[in-house]
Amino acid sequence: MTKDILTLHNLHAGYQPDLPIINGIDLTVQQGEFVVLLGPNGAGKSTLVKAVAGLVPIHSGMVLLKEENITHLPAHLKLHSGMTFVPQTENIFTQMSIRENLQISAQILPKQLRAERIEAMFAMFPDLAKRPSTRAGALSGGQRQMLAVARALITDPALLILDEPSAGLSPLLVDEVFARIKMINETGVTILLVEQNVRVGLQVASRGVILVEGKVAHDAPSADLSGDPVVTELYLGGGGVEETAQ
Ligand SMILES: Nc1ncnc2c1ncn2[C@@H]1O[C@H](COP(=O)(O)OP(=O)(O)OP(=O)(O)O)[C@@H](O)[C@H]1O
Repeated sequence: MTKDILTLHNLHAGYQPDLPIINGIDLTVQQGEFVVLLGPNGAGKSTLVKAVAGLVPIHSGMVLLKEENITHLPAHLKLHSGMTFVPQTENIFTQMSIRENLQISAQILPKQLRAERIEAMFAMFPDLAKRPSTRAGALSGGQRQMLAVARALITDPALLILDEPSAGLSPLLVDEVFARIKMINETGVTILLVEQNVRVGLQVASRGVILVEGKVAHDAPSADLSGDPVVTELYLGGGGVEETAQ
């Protein structure tokens, strides 16, 4: 049986009350799904996930996490309710070691669970486990993103929201980061990912939601979107995913 993890009802949000960016979004993400939010620059992808995470004011509508109304819960309390958000930038403490970064995230857990969860993250991210004392600022772009994701997963969230973890990475690192995110999804974590690159996004996620001007323009399985001539023409430069993938 499917279970709704995240439900958005007619969500309106934006940085200022008189300047709406999100214009009435209805969306449901089910347990175990991997959903990618796509759309042109300025469509409101980042604003939407920030509003869900409690970082952008919600003007009206509702956000439910596992049927609990968390619409106006402050960001730090949303963390406690089972949702974690990895922002695009400034998502690690660069002056601190890998282990210290994880220790800080583990602070919200009961004391007796902290060491166990840190070890679980090292087991999930062997690259980080190899050098726990390395300063986070010395890591490569891809490893930094993995550390940010590990910090978010330490609380064992039901929903992981990622705002463009591929930003600024080379294509090779993008593939590595997404392969790892896919593995995380396969362990049962529900994922909502913002991605600029439609091709890459539809390859990694099982469902795509395309935003245009703060509204849902398309919501369908990734395979359907990549095979849809209208979508490929508008967002993929006329080529389907399979035809043009490198
Ligand atoms: N901090 C902010 N204050 C006010 N307006 C903002 C802020 N950040 C973004 N915006 C505006 O919100 C709109 C949506 O931006 P948003 O970053 O959500 O789009 P996006 O779909 O994520 O685009 P991109 O793919 O370029 O990141 C844009 O018009 C942008 O200028």
